[in-house]
Formats: sequence, C-alpha cells, structure tokens
Amino acid sequence: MPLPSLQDIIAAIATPPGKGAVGIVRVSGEGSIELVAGLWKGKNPLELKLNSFTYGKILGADGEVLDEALLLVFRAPHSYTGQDSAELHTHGSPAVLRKVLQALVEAGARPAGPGEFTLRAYISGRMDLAQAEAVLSLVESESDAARRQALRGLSAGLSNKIQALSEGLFDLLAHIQAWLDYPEEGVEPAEIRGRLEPILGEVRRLLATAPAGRIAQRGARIALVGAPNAGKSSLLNALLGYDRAIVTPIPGTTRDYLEAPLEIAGVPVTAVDTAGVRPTEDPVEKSGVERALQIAREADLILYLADSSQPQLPPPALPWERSLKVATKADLPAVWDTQGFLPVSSATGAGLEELRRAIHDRLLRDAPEGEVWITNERQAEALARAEAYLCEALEAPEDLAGLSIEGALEALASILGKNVSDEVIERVFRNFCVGK
Ligand SMILES: Nc1nc2c(c(=O)[nH]1)N(C=O)[C@@H](CNc1ccc(C(=O)N[C@@H](CCC(=O)O)C(=O)O)cc1)CN2
Ligand SMILES: Nc1nc2c(ncn2[C@@H]2O[C@H](COP(=O)(O)OP(=O)(O)OP(=O)(O)O)[C@@H](O)[C@H]2O)c(=O)[nH]1
Ligand SMILES: [Mg+2]
Repeated sequence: MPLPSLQDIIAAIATPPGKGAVGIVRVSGEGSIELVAGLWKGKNPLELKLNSFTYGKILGADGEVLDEALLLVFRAPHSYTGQDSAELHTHGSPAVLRKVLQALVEAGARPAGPGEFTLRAYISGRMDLAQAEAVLSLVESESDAARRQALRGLSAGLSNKIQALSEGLFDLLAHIQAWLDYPEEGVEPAEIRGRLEPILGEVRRLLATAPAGRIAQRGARIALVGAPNAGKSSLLNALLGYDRAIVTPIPGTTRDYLEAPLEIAGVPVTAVDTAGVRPTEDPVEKSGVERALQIAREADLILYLADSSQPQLPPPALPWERSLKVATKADLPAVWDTQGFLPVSSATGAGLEELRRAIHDRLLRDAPEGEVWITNERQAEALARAEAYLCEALEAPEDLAGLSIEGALEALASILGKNVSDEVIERVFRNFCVGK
C-alpha cells in the first residue's frame, strides 16, 4: 500500500478519549486554515497573527454553534507537520469533539490515520525516522527514564550519533577508494583496521544499550525468589509501601505467584512474589515451586532472598548472572556470612534504598545515564546489521572491505529512515495513535 497522500486536508481529535477540561481537534494540509475559517465565527483566521490564539465559536454546516473555542493557526512551514495547520481547543466533551470533527469532514477534510501528522512531519523532512519514533516513545513513556530518553531522541540525540558514525565510515570508504585507485598515494591497508575498530566499538556500545532502552520503555519483570519464610512477601510489601501480599510466620504462606506494578528509581517494574522454593511432596506446593522457578527463568532480574537469621539450605539452580542476592531480616543477628549479599530489613526499612539503587543500576547496567540509548526493536535490528557488516569488513581483504562498509552504511541510514521501503514507514506509524 502506498503512503497516504500529503495533499488531503487531514483532521483528528488529538486529545485522549473520554471527558477532559479541554479537547483538541487538529487539521493539517494546504487549505486547512481556509477550511476552518468557513466554520469559524470570530476574528478571521486568515488574518491572525501566527501562533496566537483567538477566541470564537465553531459553527456546524447549518450554522448551528457547536462550541465556544480557542483557535490556533500555524502557517507552512512553521508548524508541527510543516504544512498549514490549525487547532480547535474546545470543551473536552466527547460529544463536542465528535461533532467538530464531523463538521470538518463535511467541509472537506479527511479523518487522519494513526500518526499521520507525525508522518507528514517526517515526509516534509522536519524530523527523521528515529525522531518520529522518539515522538511515539515520548507519548508512551510511563517512567522518567523513558521520558528522558525519548526527549533525547526527539532532539536528534540518536540521529546525530548515527550521523557521526556514518561520516567516519564515508571517510574510510573514500580512503579505500583512493588506495584502490592510487595504491602509492592512498592510506595503508593496515590503517583500515585501525579506523574500523573504534567505529565498531561505538556501534557495539550503542547496541548494548538496547536492553536498558526496552526496560525503560516497557518496564522490567523482577522475580522475588527464595526459601519459604525468607521474607519475599514482606519485601514486596516494603517496596510497594502497602500490604499487598499475605505475610505470616508459617513457611509456605505464598502458594501462587502475585504481581504488583511499581516504579524503582524511575524505572517501571512488575515485581513478582513467588512461593518459597523447597523440596516438597505436596502437589499444590510443588506446582507453586515449579511456577516460581519458571518465573525466575523468564524475569529480567531475580532477587534471590536468603534469611540471614537462619541457617540456609543450598540455593536452587538459578541464572545467577541475572540475579541480585539479598540477605533479609538484617535487623536480626546474622548466623552465616552474608558477604556478596545486600543486607535488607523489611521490618525497619534498612537497606531498602540501597536495594532500589542496586536494582536500578543492574537493570540499566549497559546504558550510561547521560548518553543516547537504542529504544526500539527496529533500531536495534538495524544496528545489529551494521555491526555484522563491520565485522565482515574487518575480516575481508582490503579491496573488498568497501562493500561491507557500504552495507553497514545502509543499515545505519535505515535507522534515520533513508532508503527504507514504504512498508517499513507504515509499520512504524501504525503504532501511533490517531491525532499524533
Ligand atoms: N497544542 C499542541 N500542543 C503540543 C503540540 C501540538 O502540536 N499542539 N505538539 C506536537 O504534537 C508538541 C509540541 N511540538 C511542536 C513542535 C513544533 C511546532 C511548530 O509549530 N513549530 C514551528 C514554529 C516554531 C516557533 O514558533 O518557534 C516551526 O518549527 O517552524 C508545534 C508544536 C507538544 N504539545
Ligand atoms: N525480624 C524480621 N522479620 C521479618 C522480616 N521480613 C519478614 N519477616 C518475618 O518472616 C516471616 C516470613 O515472612 P514472609 O514475608 O511471609 O516470607 P515469605 O518468603 O514470603 O514466605 P513464604 O510465602 O512462606 O515463602 C514473617 O513472620 C515475617 O514477619 C524482617 O525484615 N525482619
Ligand atoms: Mg510469601
């Protein structure tokens, strides 16, 4: 399917469904201001000072007043889409918004598709594809970490980085070409490797931020695992700040798993409290234990809890590289060496802040705070492709390295939306909401 036409005037409700203090209907396209002028009673929109609000009334086709509203007018190219655009700020009632959209459509606008305003901004060259994706990430950001990264992407943080890497590769290509054409004058072949390696290193560092980017955007699953009575449910409650899970002194209290959403140091997290792991013949408890181990295997991070006030049985087999070890009940005297464990007391709250920090640092381990991260699957795939090409270039004989470098350049360019198929573009914008 071809991308939608830029010629039509598109219209959409830009505010979320439901009631609100104010609702916004936006229109964009050549002739959109004239179209709105036909429905506007007040100062002539065509004579308005740019980017200023005016108060007036919106009229339906038969002259009926639909609402009192504010009108905001943008002139091409100084608008979000780069085209003539207008916004009607109405009372935030679904009935008003529907009626205003209907009046605009009756006057000649077409209902916009998902993300079509941002698509226009992309096509008109006001932003590249990575920035458009950052708009989507920003709208969807539910945590502070995600918000910060999306904003960085929107202001071309990632785009500039990709651009810099590409320039390094273009430069290298030119040198290789010079060497092929004038072997006595061009760079030494040995220099190619020396120049490729740092670029490959940069690509790898950026690629390594992808898991953190995904976690900042989508959140992480953290499993609380340990022997019965280790204090898993108590720790869940302490992290939440309210009593979500049942706590008793009887080992085996939690029989099934229990999920609770929370935010840890700016990262959205689903914490999963599980049944205590121990050898058992009880069929109900056995299922609970199996489930606990399954949840641990699938989690982004495991908190392995061990009661520091009680002698411990050997721990179960867990993916320790994805685990943090926690020594619970730190308010009681320890009866074993808790070195390598984070001491925490759910009873007093001691160690909780350190635990939150440790969870945050572990989840975002490969993503330095002040830098850009990869925040979606499409970007990660393209970067992985660039990495593979660069490895290939390092292995190839000098006269063939250029081909692999070109492959890497193409992969990098696709992150910015250069030379990508309409299908790729469509897939990106399909995830947007209507009105964005
Ligand atoms: N009401 C409203 N709020 C909004 C938006 C919007 O479109 N409407 N935005 C988006 O959905 C975001 C703001 N982004 C925007 C980006 C550029 C322009 C714009 O008109 N730029 C022109 C003029 C700039 C200027 O006057 O300095 C330009 O860049 O040329 C508008 C909004 C968030 N809040
Ligand atoms: N002194 C002290 N007691 C604690 C602490 N945390 C938990 N306990 C006690 O330890 C017992 C077990 O706590 P739970 O949180 O139910 O332990 P659990 O790991 O969820 O146990 P199961 O659900 O049976 O696997 C309860 O009596 C808690 O009050 C702590 O930090 N200090
Ligand atoms: Mg429990």
